[in-house]
Amino acid sequence: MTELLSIENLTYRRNLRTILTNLSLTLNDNQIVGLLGANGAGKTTLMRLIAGSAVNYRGSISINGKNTGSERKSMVSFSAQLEGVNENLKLIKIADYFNHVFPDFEMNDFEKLAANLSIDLDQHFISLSKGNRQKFVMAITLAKHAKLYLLDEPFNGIDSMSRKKIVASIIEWKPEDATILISDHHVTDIANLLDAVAIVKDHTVVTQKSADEIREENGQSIETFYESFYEEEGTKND
Ligand SMILES: Nc1ncnc2c1ncn2[C@@H]1O[C@H](COP(=O)(O)OP(=O)(O)OP(=O)(O)O)[C@@H](O)[C@H]1O
Repeated sequence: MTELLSIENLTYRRNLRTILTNLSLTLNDNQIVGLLGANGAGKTTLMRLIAGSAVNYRGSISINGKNTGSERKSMVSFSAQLEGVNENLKLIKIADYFNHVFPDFEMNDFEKLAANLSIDLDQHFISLSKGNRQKFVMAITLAKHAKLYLLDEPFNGIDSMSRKKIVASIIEWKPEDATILISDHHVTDIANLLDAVAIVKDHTVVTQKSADEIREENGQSIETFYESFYEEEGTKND
């Protein structure tokens, strides 16, 4: 296995608040990793920093040894990249825009993903339900060829059939060697998918373990392992 992402001593403050502190995380290639933590733990912020869309941090973040924001951006496909899109456009127009702007966006792949997820591309973005919005975001994100995919809560607010379809798309479309980081607070949705987990708590990554280590060393399921980090506080992960 080759190291893909390396984060060392990352600290990020915003509006006089420490959001992440002294955070270290290493991801190898060809893995699906769960980034788990309660609401407000800092998962989205960490993804924004990795993707190069949040700046002014201390510490180092590198992907394949490259550490500038623009170098990292070119190797990442982040599910938040649709933020700020003109919501009045039809889905096909948004996909066309991605196809023109990103050389590594594959229109053929997008069309197949959209068909698999039963997305009607003649709809306007603004008219989509929450679940259909998530499916469209997933099709756009997976159609961009990247070393590292950052999927921020892809199962938030969607029904179990749609969830199954999205999981199947992730498995089918993950390029060999690419790594997928999926944030969630409901680990049950994704436990079977995961090769490893990183748990975010108290503004940092408190542990990072492979699924095999959790099963063999801790004798636990991923769900039980994750919950053990939060249960002493009685935190309820919704
Ligand atoms: N611009 C900002 N200024 C100040 N605090 C911020 C800012 N953006 C985020 N935060 C705070 O940083 C913390 C981490 O937020 P973040 O959205 O990264 O968490 P999360 O783990 O993704 O949460 P959720 O699971 O609820 O989406 C939260 O306490 C949030 O209020």
